[in-house]
Amino acid sequence: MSPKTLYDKIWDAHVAHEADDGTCLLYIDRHLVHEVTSPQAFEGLRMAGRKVHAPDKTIAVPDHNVPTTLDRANAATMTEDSRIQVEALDKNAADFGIHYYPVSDIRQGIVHIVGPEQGWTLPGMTVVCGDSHTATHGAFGALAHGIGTSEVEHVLATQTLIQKKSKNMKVEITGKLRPGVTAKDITLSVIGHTGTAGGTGYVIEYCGEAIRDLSMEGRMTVCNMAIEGGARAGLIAPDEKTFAYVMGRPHAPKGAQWEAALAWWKTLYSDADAHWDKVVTIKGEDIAPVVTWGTSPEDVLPITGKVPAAEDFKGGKVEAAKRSLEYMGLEPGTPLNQIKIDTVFIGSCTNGRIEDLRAAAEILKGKKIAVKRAMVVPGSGLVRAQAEEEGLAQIFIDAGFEWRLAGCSMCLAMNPDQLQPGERCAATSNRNFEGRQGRGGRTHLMSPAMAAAAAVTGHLTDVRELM
Ligand SMILES: CC(C)[C@H](C(=O)O)[C@@H](O)C(=O)O
Ligand code: SF4
Repeated sequence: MSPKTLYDKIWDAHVAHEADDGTCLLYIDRHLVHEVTSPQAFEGLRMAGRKVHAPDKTIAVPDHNVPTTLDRANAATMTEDSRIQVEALDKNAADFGIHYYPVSDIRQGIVHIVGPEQGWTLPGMTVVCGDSHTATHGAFGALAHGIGTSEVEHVLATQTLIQKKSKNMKVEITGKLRPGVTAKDITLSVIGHTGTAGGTGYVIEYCGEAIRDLSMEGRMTVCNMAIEGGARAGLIAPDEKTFAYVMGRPHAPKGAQWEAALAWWKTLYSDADAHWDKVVTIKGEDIAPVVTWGTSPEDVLPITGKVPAAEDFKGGKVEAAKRSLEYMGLEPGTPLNQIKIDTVFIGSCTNGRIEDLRAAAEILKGKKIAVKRAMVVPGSGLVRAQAEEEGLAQIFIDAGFEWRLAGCSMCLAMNPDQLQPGERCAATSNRNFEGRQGRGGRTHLMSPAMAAAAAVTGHLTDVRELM
């Protein structure tokens, strides 16, 4: 048998039909659904008089539009558009009999945090969602990617997806990370290195000692941003850490089924002599705590750096950098750690898990914020409950942070949590596009520890100075 990558193995195990031109029909194991990209898909089913093909494999949760304030049970806190979308999901979940975590359920949260938490996401699966950050689930050694609304309808109706195979790309992070360097610094640094188009046409497998050393939370952070590097999906081979995380979760297999699943999961790795179409290798020790300065996730620099000048770039990037600097209100040559911050946002499907809150609380312990506003938005109700139990919530509150309910929140301006024009934010999310967090808002992406450091100093800060 010819050697295969992990991606090849999962792909081959899910192809139901292959056409002459290589177009395949893939079987889908898990379909995650949120309120933004599903209303038309359900409407399509309704009009055609069809059912959801596999309601037991379809899991829905509202996350993008939901307010995160404690009074959110009061529908008046939602805009009309948001309310319509969330109510539509309530109704669609009930009408079509799919698994559902409504706003009132403690398990509600960001779809990419809820899936793994509830044991829906398992190694070797195909996982799709009408959402680009579905790549997050690749941390389990699942083939997971975003799909469009018409594809959401196709998967609801048939539990299959029409796909062409991507190429194989390996991103290896060798050796150990230095103190203060986290999964977020890895994933941002990779995009800084390859650019936002570096992964176009590929599925990335992240590997190497630094990746193995990461917790499951950290691995999810890395895979989450595969899409920002242009890749179709990102994944990491499952290992003992993966199996330990999955074991005992509500929807993980049990007993004999667990044993059978485990036997298969242990075959899910890239063969030593598998073929890679592209390989990127980065030394773990070369990665620093980083921040973004511009309006693309590839605009990444170590915190010890300076704001670049447009002339530092080549080709089309010169104009893009000029525009970015203008939008961001930054002067070339300014040391990054002198950039003043108005707001700090800790949360999102990139960094809204318990380990992220622990890392931020570690820096904040006994300190006060020096920014206008700061909020922590746990990725799920269960993350929130655990953080309260561990005393993290109190650390955030004592420091001056708002302690919110779960949702996408200020990651994107689809709910009341938004930046004002010109407001500058240290954010743990994954996109820094113009207007992403609110019209005219300015976003600097970084790790939770770095965001906490910015919160206590009032400017972008090298977290290593506070450690
Ligand atoms: C709203 C949704 C379709 C979108 C996505 O696909 O990623 C959002 O989650 C985002 O992060 O921009
Ligand atoms: S937290 Fe942000 S990136 Fe993640 S799904 Fe929500 S809006 Fe998209």
